[in-house]
Amino acid sequence: MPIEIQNVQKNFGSFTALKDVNLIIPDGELVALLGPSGSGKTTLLRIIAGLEEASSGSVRFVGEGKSSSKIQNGEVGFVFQHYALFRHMTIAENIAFGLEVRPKSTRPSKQEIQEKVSKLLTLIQLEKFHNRYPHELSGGQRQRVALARALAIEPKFLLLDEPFGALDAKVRKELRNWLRRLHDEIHITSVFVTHDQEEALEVSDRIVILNQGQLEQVGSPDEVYNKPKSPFVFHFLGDVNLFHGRIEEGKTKIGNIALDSSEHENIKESDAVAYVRPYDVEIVREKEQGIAAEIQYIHSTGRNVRVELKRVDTGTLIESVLEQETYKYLNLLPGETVYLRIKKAKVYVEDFSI
Ligand SMILES: Nc1ncnc2c1ncn2[C@@H]1O[C@H](COP(=O)(O)OP(=O)(O)OP(=O)(O)O)[C@@H](O)[C@H]1O
Repeated sequence: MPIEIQNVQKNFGSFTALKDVNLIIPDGELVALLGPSGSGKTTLLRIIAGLEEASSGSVRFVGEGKSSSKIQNGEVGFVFQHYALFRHMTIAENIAFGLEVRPKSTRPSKQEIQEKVSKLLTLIQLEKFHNRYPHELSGGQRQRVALARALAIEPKFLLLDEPFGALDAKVRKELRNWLRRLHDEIHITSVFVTHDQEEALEVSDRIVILNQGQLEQVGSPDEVYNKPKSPFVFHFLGDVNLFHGRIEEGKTKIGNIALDSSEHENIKESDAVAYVRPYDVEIVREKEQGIAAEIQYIHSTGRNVRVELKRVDTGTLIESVLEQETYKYLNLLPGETVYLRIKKAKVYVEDFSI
């Protein structure tokens, strides 16, 4: 079932935490709410869940004519960052809990519950641990149990608030791959909050980027990463270098180089900023068609080499990321002057609208 969010606004006293949010969460998709701290992610999730009331606007679960305030208990499964499992219950008992506490009329039989729990244990790959207690599991395993417990009631929606936030980087990575595969299997409409760009890009079908209570961009990971609608999105999704220049009839001139900017061909003249990812800054030794820069530091990070440079003309610091092979071929040394070329850029006119 899709979720339709219309003109949602949320005020806390005189503070506006969400402003005019319009969004459709398509049926069966895994959608990430991504944004910096305080951007309104959790508030939006809580409003979708019906745990918080919007100051104005509506959330509709399309198809059944329901608004979120009327959503039935049991239609939504929650997983939070610290989802305390019941300590005195085994893993299997924890997963069964939501079914066991149902009124007799809707409660499945003992055998049905057992079968369901065993299916979920297989899904979270913890079959062998059904008799363990939560303290006998790792953090990542516990979060998988929390997810199974949320799924046991067969919710129509799954809402996750920083589900892997408390885990270390390696376990986080494993769990997010696992969540992606799980979602491919069960296709339940899911919304998860994260402030981790990589997590959102790797896991979700669609990313909703929030900034100061407003939607900045909504799109597939590929769209938001490769076609960021605003400088904010560009910045937020990864390291970036800024090159100030001027657009003149379809070209952006930066120092002595010119970039093709056909998207701005109707602009006769304007100040502009080119946003360039570090791996799109190429280092060459030939002077022609390059921006002169002095190498400041070189850090090898294993697979890649990160080179920090200082433009000779403006003194601006620039970061370039090279493959080890290119680095070896160029034989770079700190203090040397080299030349920069831009492989790919996104050019914004100076008033920051596109
Ligand atoms: N109950 C509340 N009373 C007053 N202000 C609140 C309340 N809840 C949230 N806010 C404010 O609303 C804004 C959005 O908060 P929210 O928790 O939605 O942000 P977030 O994007 O989830 O941030 P984080 O990543 O830090 O959890 C923040 O500035 C926060 O201080």
